Amino acid sequence: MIYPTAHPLKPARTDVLVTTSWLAPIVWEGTFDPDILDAQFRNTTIGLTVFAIKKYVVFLKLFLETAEQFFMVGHQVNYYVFTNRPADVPDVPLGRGRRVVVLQVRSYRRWQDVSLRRMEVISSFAERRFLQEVDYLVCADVDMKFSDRVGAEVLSPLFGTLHPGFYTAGRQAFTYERRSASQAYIPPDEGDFYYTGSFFGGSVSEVHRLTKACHQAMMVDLAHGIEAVWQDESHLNRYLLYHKPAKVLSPEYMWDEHMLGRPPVLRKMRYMAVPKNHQAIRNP
Ligand SMILES: CC(=O)N[C@H]1[C@@H](OP(=O)(O)OP(=O)(O)OC[C@H]2O[C@@H](n3ccc(=O)[nH]c3=O)[C@H](O)[C@@H]2O)O[C@H](CO)[C@H](O)[C@@H]1O
Ligand SMILES: [Mn+2]
Repeated sequence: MIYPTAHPLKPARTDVLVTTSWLAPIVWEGTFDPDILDAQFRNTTIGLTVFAIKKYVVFLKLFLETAEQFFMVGHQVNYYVFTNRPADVPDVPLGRGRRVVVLQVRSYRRWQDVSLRRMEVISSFAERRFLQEVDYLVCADVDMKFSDRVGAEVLSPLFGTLHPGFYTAGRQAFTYERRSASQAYIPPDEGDFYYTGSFFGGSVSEVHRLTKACHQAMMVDLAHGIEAVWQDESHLNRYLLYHKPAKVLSPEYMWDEHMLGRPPVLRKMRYMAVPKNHQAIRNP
């Protein structure tokens, strides 16, 4: 393979932080060579979990079509679509080595419960089948589209993604759970980043540990009559504070153009929010 050599005195990017204080890479365009990474992760199978409960089935078509164009192209991919409406899962033409697995699950009345119960479902399916079927899991929101490469550069034992609304903010502005009665509590003087609940992943065993721990913490909260301010996202943030991720994805991997425009620091927009009417889509 032929590629330009890196120079120790020439940083790939000087306008953004490219490593965390625990020396995990922060993945930005310009900091990696896609060809080297694709070769390194050859023969890897990736599971992409996505929930489409109730009206959210309408997002599946664009999600899957754009994933076919941009998500782990050249690798083996299993899409795990969790839904209570299997008949509404669209037929999307798939490339070689890629398949859709439809898994029927129950729905919940409140959107908060739909969102937070994802942790329980992922942890239980991780044990039951993902461990046997894939090497890595990527857990994603469905109200999104892929619009540029999301590839092997994200793969690591455990990764989280910087929430696009908070990557310029300081710790005190992060919307962590601040009530000490909750298992998601983060004290005011702690915290690295604010991670989005919409995109995280890692090896199957690490994602299993994460989702199981978050689900158990949410059940303790439930027994105490408390729900974390941002549900599963709050618990994910607490987990990643005390289990530092091996890679951190830049907001290129979770962007909202309608809310945040196109700042120059963002050379690529890879995975983007599809605008939605919250009231209309979340309620029956
Ligand atoms: C900008 C903002 O406020 N973002 C928060 C909001 O994200 P979002 O507004 O992105 O949440 P969302 O409505 O996308 O729900 C999360 C995911 O749950 C699934 N789903 C949800 C409802 C439903 O009826 N059917 C269904 O399938 C679906 O995969 C969806 O993508 O809420 C999340 C869950 O707490 C996080 O806290 C986010 O930070
Ligand atoms: Mn979403």
